Amino acid sequence: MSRVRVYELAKEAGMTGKDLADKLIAEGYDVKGHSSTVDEETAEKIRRTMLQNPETELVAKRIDGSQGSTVIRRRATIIRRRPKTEEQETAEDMEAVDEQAAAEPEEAAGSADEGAPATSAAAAGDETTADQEPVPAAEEQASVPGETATAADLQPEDEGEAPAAAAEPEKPAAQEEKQLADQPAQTVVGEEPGKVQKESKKPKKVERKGIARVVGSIDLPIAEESGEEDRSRPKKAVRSTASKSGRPNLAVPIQEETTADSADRSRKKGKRGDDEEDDRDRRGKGLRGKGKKNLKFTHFDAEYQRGGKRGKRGRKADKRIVPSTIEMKASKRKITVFDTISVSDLAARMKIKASEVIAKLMGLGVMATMNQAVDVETATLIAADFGYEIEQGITEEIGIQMLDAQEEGGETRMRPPVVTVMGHVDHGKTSILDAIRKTDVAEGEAGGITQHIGAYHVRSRAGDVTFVDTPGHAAFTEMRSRGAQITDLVVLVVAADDGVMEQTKEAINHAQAANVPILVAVNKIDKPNADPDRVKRELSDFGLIPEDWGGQTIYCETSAKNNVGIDELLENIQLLAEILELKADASRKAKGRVVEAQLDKGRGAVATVLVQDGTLRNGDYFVAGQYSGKVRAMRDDKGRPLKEAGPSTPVEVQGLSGVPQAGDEFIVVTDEKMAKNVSQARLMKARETELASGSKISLDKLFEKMAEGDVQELRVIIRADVQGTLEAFAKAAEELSTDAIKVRVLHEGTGTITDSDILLASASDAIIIGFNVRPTAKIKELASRENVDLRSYDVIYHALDDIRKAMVGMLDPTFEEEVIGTAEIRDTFSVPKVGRIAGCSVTNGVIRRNAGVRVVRDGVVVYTGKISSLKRFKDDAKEVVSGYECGIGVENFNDIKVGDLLEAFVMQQVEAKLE
Ligand SMILES: Nc1nc2c(ncn2[C@@H]2O[C@H](COP(=O)(O)OP(=O)(O)OP(=O)(O)O)[C@@H](O)[C@H]2O)c(=O)[nH]1
Repeated sequence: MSRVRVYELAKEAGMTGKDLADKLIAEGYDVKGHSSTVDEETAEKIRRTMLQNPETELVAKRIDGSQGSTVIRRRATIIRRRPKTEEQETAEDMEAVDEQAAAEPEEAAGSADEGAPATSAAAAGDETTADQEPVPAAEEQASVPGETATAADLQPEDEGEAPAAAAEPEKPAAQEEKQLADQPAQTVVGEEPGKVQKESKKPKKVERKGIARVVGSIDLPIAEESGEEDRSRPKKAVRSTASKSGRPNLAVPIQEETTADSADRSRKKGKRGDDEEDDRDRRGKGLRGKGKKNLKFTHFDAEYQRGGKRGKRGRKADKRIVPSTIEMKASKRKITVFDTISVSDLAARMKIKASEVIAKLMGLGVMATMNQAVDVETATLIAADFGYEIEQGITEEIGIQMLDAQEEGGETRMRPPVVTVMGHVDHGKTSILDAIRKTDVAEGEAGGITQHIGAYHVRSRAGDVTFVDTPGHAAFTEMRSRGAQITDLVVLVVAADDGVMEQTKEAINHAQAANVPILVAVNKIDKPNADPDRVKRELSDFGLIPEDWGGQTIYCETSAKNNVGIDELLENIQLLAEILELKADASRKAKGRVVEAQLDKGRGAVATVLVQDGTLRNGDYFVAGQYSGKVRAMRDDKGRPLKEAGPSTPVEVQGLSGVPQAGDEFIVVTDEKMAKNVSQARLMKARETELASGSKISLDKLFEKMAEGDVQELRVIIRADVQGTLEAFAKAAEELSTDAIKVRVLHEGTGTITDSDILLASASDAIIIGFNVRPTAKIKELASRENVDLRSYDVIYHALDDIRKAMVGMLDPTFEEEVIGTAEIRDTFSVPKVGRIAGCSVTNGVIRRNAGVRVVRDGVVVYTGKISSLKRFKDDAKEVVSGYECGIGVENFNDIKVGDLLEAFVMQQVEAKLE
């Protein structure tokens, strides 16, 4: 193999030999100076990795603290620009098709009249040439619904074209692309073969290696799809350029959304590998089935099928979203990656040693270990060097979005507005809502007793309105923080006698931040000191200029007390709704948002769902956040059973597998299997995310982290029942400091552990130690969400001992306390000879007769002992579960009080951990 001198390479890139040599030495290449030589392969790598785009950035993100896995990501913007080879490949593979579609007419126009605006829509819509760097807005371009079909939008039907392309290996890309571009004759107007070739050859100046195209071998039996397939293929490898094709590239946003989705999945490679062919076939069928209404797609090993009966756009969406994967690079082997793949897995799939992958990564300037995960883009670059191609796998999330996209395109009709009422305390929000409810023409109908389900529907004379019954901006913002925007407009209630107050301003800020239009209700106009004009003046300062003052904000003067102005308010809500053109398609599968959800004793998990689009029906299978289910029963806000619920209807749904969070997306899916798979994938992802954020400090991980050099300081937040304990512990703990690690008390306080303690610990990577204080269930949940190590001790000595052991890597408790249940004392009784008995309701978990018990008063442990008796009515009970009442006696302790909590615990043996 011939060798290349460093200065020759440097010259190619227009830099000095010395500079390059220095860089190479810094990167660990085996060179000594500018006259050193490297072999061709290394030279090529240097060209690709260091000369083409030296500023390539790498972002490392830890995703699995327990294993120290790291996902190496390339910043999306960089990866798009990064290797010119991608561009060339793009041109070679498929991009030129678009370019041709775009550039041809442009060129034709240009030749006739230099500088004249391109008249072709195709040219105007996609005129990026292969030489241009793809602009970040490429995806936006892609989403522009182009009426003009670009070459990529059209599916070539002519099967004779692909073999023809194969027969001419000497000008493969240009020819092939030309063939593809030839198909949609209406797009490539005035096409001149010579020009096409010239145009598409442009980017081929730089020699490619690694991900070079292999031509000359085409799978003839499937050639009918080759045009489409070929064009869609680079979508996975070169996402931004695929976007330029004018087709929405689903893989882009989805892949990003499902980032942490697949550490586990990528390990299930065997199965996926086997499924790969099937997947391809199925997707291929989806493509072929242009006129068919069924689409099959597979994720994990499940297969979903829907009989689609959508409108025109729906079918177009089918065509558009199904990725096609027929091999054109016959010699390349494919590896499906869902989101990330570990270095060792990647190596195994390519049947090479992990060290080879690691070496390649080093060549890219990435230091990685076997267990680290690389993302699809990085894997693509590495795999290409070994003759493999990475294919973006269809995740559950992609599947559900495909389904959603399929459902789009039906006929939309006006739907009732969804309104949130906001305003300062006591300005009359509740009174206005009550007054509106009274106007409900359906109010008098049989069987309705108002239920609080978080939202309700009013059928007023002016029209239907849905009110989200969670007044206040907190709920509104909480929803929004989960990406839920369910409110179409805000009614801002301002008392005419009080004017703009603190919460009024907050409400305005929240509504404006959410881009939700505001309608002002100036309330309490009946009051003698009412001054509506003052309200208008004050609100004008916030941009809410009344219509009669030349602005655009609708103001209504109301008196909720006297029922004045309520009808006008409702009419104006309808008016604003009309302006907003709120529309939905009742014929599609339902989707909406969870407004609130809880665990009901008798009915299990129930959720109030606001149907935003489509119609929800009894028996529908759905996914709600991380949970799935089947609509077993639905009730409206008046408690009446419903069989179906259309757009803007709030309904209480039974039949969920768990309690979702307010703001979670609710979407009907094809069947039970799909619902369960999506839920399972989301739960898994949530767990991964949890693990990913598990890099926070904990006593268990202290030694490991010290060894890694990650910690030099153990920060502690202490909470104790008495001040004395705090002082004693803080002093003793700080004395534990060694040269390797310093123990520092960050914050201390008496009383129970608060949520601000957790947030402080989370933000400053500290652990929390509590003495004789018990965190509430809510605090524990917050701690686990924030991954804060929260430990409770009775005596200082035990806590110090644990810290000391943790510091030397010997923390391996053989017993760990596990809280099994909590009961709240509702009443107390004195039983002769037995003592005081607590009449309790078990609020959590289970209380067992032989368990230990802690009496907790206002978050502070007042006694720790054993349960002496446990009774259900008069009978002894072995255990009593959550939701039931019981009598509990605490051994040697009679000072129980109503409101105290009894926390039952058992000691669990914990496996000793080998450090
Ligand atoms: N005079 C007069 N009083 C009203 C009017 N509307 C409400 N009020 C009174 O104002 C007080 C507060 O009304 P609410 O409807 O509870 O006010 P709110 O904004 O819902 O209050 P919070 O829920 O506490 O935020 C009550 O005593 C109402 O009777 C009105 O139009 N005129």
